[in-house]
This record gives sequence, structure tokens and C-alpha cells, in this order.
Amino acid sequence: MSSVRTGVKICGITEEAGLEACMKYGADWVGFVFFERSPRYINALRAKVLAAQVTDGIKKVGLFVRPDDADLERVLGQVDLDILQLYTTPERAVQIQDKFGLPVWLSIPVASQADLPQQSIVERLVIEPKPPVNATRPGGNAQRLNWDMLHGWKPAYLWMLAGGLNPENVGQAVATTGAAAVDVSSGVETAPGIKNPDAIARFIHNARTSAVG
Ligand SMILES: O=C(O)c1ccccc1N[C@@H]1O[C@H](COP(=O)(O)O)[C@@H](O)[C@H]1O
Repeated sequence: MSSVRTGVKICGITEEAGLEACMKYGADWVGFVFFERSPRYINALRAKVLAAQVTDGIKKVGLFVRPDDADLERVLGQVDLDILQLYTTPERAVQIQDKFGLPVWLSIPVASQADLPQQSIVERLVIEPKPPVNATRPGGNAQRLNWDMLHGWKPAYLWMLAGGLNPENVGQAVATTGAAAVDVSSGVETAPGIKNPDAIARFIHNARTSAVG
């Protein structure tokens, strides 16, 4: 069994029941999606209400797709976020990190080992599959990576595994990849945007009881 406590982020929180399950079962991060084409999108006003209910010790992550400064200013003016999770270029991610003074997590779409970065200039990289060509969003598609690709991979920077994880496969994903942190959205839902408290409980438990290989 792994002696390291796997970090868990539950993304795409839109309602109180999902948020309460994250707090009850010990998520480390909760994510709010500010991408209008996502079924998990919430506006800043709704995020403000939910964020105010998050207990100390759990960090609030705002997810943005190619945001401009005005998008970020509008949300950050209303919602008390701790971390920005971005789908953008590395150059823009660093610019945002410097300008807004919050830790940035950058999505890295991976199709083969050649896509795995050698280094990171933001706080954390989110390693996830390249989206399908016809996808309407760059993540949250319940699509998984070939985890074998990450076996034995030990970068010197913080990273997190995402994409197609669920309560049934997260233990194997952690065991195969050695990921110290995982991120899930679709795999703990009853419908897009509606979280399943029981699945959140099982996901967090199974992420932390995997046998790392
Ligand atoms: O969740 C979304 O709708 C979403 C929209 C746009 C970009 C990213 C999105 N979600 C992130 O995608 C990965 C994997 O999600 P899934 O577990 O496969 O559904 C994760 O980082 C989500 O935060």
C-alpha cells in the first residue's frame, strides 16, 4: 500500500450536495469551471456562493480556457480563489501567474511520451489526454490516458493525473503512474454537472488506498 496520501481534486462543482461530499470525504481541492461551453460552467456569482461554504484547508481552484485578463479580473473580483487551472500556452500561463499573483496549474495535453514536459515554470502541471478532434471542450471528456506511458516517469516538478478517472479505476491509475495527485470530473457524476456524493466518497477512498507499483 502507498504510504503517501494521494492529493485529490474534484472538479466541476455546481451544487451544494457535491461540495458537501468533497468536504465530508476529504478532498484537497474543489474546482469551479468558468468555461461557458462546459456543462459544469457556473458564473462568478454562483461560484462566490459556493466558495464561501468551503471549509478551511480545502483549496478552491478556478478553471479557465484561454482567458483574457478581463475574464480573470471579473471572476477574481467576486470569487475568493486559491489557484488558477488554465488551458492555455505556457507563455500565457506564466504571464497570468505573474500578473495575478496566484499559483497556476497548466493543462498539458498528452498523446505520447514526447509530449511530457522536461520542466515546469508554473506551480503544477495537469497531465491529461489530448481531447478528441471533434471535442467541444479541451477537458472533462471522460477520456483517459494510456497510463503505462507514465510508468516510472518521475519529473522534478509537481504534477497531477487527470482524464477519465473514476472510483473503479483510480487505484490502478495511481498504482501504474505513481501520481501523487489526481483530478476528476465526469467520473463522479450522475449527469454532466451533477456530482454523485457516493462516487466522490469511493473515489477519494480508492485514490488513497492504491498499491503503488
Ligand atoms: O470539466 C469540464 O467540463 C472541463 C471543461 C473544460 C476544460 C476542462 C474541463 N475539465 C477538466 O478536465 C479534466 C478531466 O476531466 P474528466 O475527469 O475526464 O471529466 C479535469 O482536469 C477536469 O478538471
